[in-house]
Amino acid sequence: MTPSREVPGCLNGGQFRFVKKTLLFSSLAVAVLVVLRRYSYFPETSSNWHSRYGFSCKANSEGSDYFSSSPDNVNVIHLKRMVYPKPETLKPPRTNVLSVSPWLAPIVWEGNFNIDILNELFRQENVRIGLTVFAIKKYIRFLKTFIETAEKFFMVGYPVNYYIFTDLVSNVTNFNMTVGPRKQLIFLEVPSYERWQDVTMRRMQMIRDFTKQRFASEVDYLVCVDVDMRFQDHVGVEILSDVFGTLHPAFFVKGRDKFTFERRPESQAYIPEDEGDFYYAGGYFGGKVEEVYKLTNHCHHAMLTDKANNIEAIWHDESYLNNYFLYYKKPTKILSPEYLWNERDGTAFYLRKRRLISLHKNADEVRN
Ligand SMILES: CC(=O)N[C@H]1[C@@H](OP(=O)(O)OP(=O)(O)OC[C@H]2O[C@@H](n3ccc(=O)[nH]c3=O)[C@H](O)[C@@H]2O)O[C@H](CO)[C@H](O)[C@@H]1O
Ligand SMILES: [Mn+2]
Repeated sequence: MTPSREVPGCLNGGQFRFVKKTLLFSSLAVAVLVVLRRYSYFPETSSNWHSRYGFSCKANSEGSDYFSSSPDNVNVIHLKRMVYPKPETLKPPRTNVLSVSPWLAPIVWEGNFNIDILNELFRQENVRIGLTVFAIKKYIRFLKTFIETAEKFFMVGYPVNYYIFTDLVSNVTNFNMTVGPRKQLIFLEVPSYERWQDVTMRRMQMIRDFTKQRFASEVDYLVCVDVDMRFQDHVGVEILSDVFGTLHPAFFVKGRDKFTFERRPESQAYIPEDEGDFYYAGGYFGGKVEEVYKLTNHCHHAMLTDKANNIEAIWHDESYLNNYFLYYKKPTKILSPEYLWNERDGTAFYLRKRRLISLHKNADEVRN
């Protein structure tokens, strides 16, 4: 028997075979992964998300399929030289407000972002934004102010499609509203409902349907808001993220016991007393088109299920939205009440800006 020779730094026969097998196995595993990826067996990372929802259109960012492009084709972003104050690790710019959620979603407050950096990042991506708003029946009266103030403050300098859902297009086109360059007013005629609760809830279905029909090929992000509003300060790309929600101005300092979540377990919107992160407003959410599709589709189905069971959540679409943000998809960005404040609420020490104001209205009159 020949004693095995151990040469320092070299492999013996057994070790060599082991290394050979390991290398062979790893190469095979990598090859299998590449093939699976190529043919989108990982739906959540596939850029061709539309096909999963039964419709097809072009994904919005070119060259995003990193794995099928050679490194030379990858869209490389090159930011211009910018001079700005260094972020101070031990000196947060805002100390009297929560700036990040427990799942690490930023909460957007004036002072905790640098709009120049964000503009540089988003301009490189050539983002196109859709703003959806419903002006049905008497709510048409709010539209002119809404659009005029949006023109001054909403996504200034970016291409924006205003998607105006209305039951009578001829009633709103004679408003004679004009918009600036790269802005477009697009009127979408949709059915009206007798009950105001149905009008507000059906927005989920209509946004979902139009996302499929046209938004997906026209814009990258959607921002979905109420019409009884007035912009009065900057609202820009700092709000954009995969999916965002907004802290309801009436609840953000309150405890869970005060949140007006749906409390009946029979409803699809049910949230028990000891759960809930924030109370989000029904009138201000958005995100990438793909995420808004998922959100509106989910909420619409939840409403239909409840309807079939003869139950309607206490705050309609807002209750279903809160359930979605708690259990299905936590927002990746959260807008502070700067982004949704009530006309009659004055101001507060932590509010450096009041960007979008919910107008006071005679609800009984305007809804009937
Ligand atoms: C600021 C905010 O978070 N508002 C939410 C809140 O009440 P609001 O009292 O703000 O609801 P609302 O009366 O403004 O109705 C919601 C929206 O539906 C549209 N509309 C409604 C009725 C109608 O006849 N015509 C019409 O166009 C319109 O765009 C309106 O802004 O709770 C509602 C559900 O109860 C919705 O979740 C709202 O988004
Ligand atoms: Mn409203």
